[in-house]
Amino acid sequence: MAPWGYEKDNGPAHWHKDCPIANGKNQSPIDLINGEVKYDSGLKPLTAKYVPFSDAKFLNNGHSVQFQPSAGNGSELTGGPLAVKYNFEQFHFHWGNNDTEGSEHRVDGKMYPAELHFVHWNSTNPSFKDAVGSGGPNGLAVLGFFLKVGAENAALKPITDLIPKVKDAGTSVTVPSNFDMQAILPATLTDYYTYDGSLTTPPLAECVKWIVFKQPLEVSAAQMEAFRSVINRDGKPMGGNYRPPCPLHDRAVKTSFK
Ligand SMILES: Cc1ccn(O)c(=O)c1
Ligand SMILES: [Zn+2]
Repeated sequence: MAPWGYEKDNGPAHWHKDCPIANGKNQSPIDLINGEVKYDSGLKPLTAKYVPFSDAKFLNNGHSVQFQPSAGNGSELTGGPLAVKYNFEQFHFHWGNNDTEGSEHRVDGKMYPAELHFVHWNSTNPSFKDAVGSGGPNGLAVLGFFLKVGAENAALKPITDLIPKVKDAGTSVTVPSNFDMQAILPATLTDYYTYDGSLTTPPLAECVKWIVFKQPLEVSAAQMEAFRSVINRDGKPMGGNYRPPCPLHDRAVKTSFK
């Protein structure tokens, strides 16, 4: 099969051929149905501590645009549903070609125009790659933030300003070392959905503790438009780089809020 993508001939409906787990029982994303989630008072607050990176790239990998440090620097995620410390690996985005579509997770069937994923790996593993292959739902912890169009997002501006420089697949730029990743996050990481799931792109490994925040982040219309000029590895606009929701099967979605 041609490398996987989001086009008619290589999109999500084809992925099962190379990745049979695509039809597994713990796949992501899902539709977060408020009538079916369960409040869990045992869920602790989440703590993300992000240290500015001296050497990080912003790149177009053909299916997303991604902030990728060259090495770890002690940036980590703890708390919430997590039993151990998780190391920050990268963040990236999924978006649509218009404001009615773009997010991977949905809330009562509603899609947001985009979704931002902060990817972390279980620090009891030697590397990200080992964590993906570690088996079970505790290999990775991914924070999902919905994006909606509204006020300009000053914290994301240094990143969205770089988008035109990574328009084509395979391009990358160095991110200024004073970029403050912590500023992207809300002051307190409360009110989230959490469930056991998978990567939303091949290899679709079922190794992810998903933590999806109820409160969307805002970006301006201009910032949203910047994403829509990015080209994917098939030479088409990258917008639409989201996987449709997968069946929940017998999983429970817990919430940190009532
Ligand atoms: C590791 C990984 C790979 C793909 N996506 O979309 C994710 O959110 C996380
Ligand atoms: Zn993602």
